[in-house]
Amino acid sequence: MMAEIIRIATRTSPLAMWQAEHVAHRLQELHPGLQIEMVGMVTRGDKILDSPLSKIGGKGLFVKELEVGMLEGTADIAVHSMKDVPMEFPEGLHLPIILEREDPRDAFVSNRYSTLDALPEGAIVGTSSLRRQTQIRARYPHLQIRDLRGNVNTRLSKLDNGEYDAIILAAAGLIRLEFQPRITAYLSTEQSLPAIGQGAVGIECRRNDPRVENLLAPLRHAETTVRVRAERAMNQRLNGGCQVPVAGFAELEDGGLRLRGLIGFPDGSAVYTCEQRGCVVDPESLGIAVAEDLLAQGGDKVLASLGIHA
Ligand SMILES: NCc1[nH]cc(CCC(=O)O)c1CC(=O)O
Repeated sequence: MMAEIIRIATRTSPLAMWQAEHVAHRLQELHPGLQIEMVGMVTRGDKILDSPLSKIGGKGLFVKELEVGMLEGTADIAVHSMKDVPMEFPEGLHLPIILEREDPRDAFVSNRYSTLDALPEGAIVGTSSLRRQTQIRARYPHLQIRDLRGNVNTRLSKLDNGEYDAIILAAAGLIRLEFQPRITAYLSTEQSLPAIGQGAVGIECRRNDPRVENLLAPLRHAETTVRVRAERAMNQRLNGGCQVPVAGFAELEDGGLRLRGLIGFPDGSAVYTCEQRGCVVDPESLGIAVAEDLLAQGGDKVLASLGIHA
């Protein structure tokens, strides 16, 4: 009998490779006889490095090529950072598995200053995310935001070259790549509400492929799944993608679910926040309720200013 095989499509950035290899190791532990193959792919998001993410546009910048691979049968599954996964999947694909979340917070990295609060007037902070930019501008109007692209390693080199006084990245990516010692300070979720899905990894595969889904099933983390579902429902109602300054973070609390959401103008002139509690059996309703509240407060004007219809 031929050994069973599973092929994992992955981007070739160090973080994507780490995540794909993490899934490979977990699968190998669960299924010792399984043969696992990595299929490296380059996405449009990896190629376009010279313009801000928020200006490139197009949903699923980092996932499209992997999806084509699965549909054409050159790969069976794709491992994604949930933060980068669009709401809609192509016909024939879905994302049934979300793994346990890593630290969801943003991290402050600087070679000269200890925290965001310690940065002097005019200091340059690097980030490529409208979400981080919006929250920093609102709270620290004396700082300058400058765009920062590239994979985690590139971003750290740009800081070390002296192009920035500090940079903000997801703690999860730094921790996974063993750069935890470079984290100068963790931003609290009050200081910087994380991105939808930040710190969580998901696995996309073909629908109607029970062989593969059975292999993956033990990797599913129930708590992370319910939290990310609430966050993504909120984001979907807000038409959020990486072009929209939206943050959302759900936690389990006393057996229920608490979701905090945020939307604001990228210049920091107004930021709207909302916190609500709901039931773990229906995370989508909670997400939609928070989104509706944010829209009513003024989030609709944020979207309109970006040319997006709520
Ligand atoms: N947009 C790129 C991206 N996608 C996922 C992560 C970090 C890992 C995660 O959130 O799971 C990063 C880098 C960053 O924001 O610093």
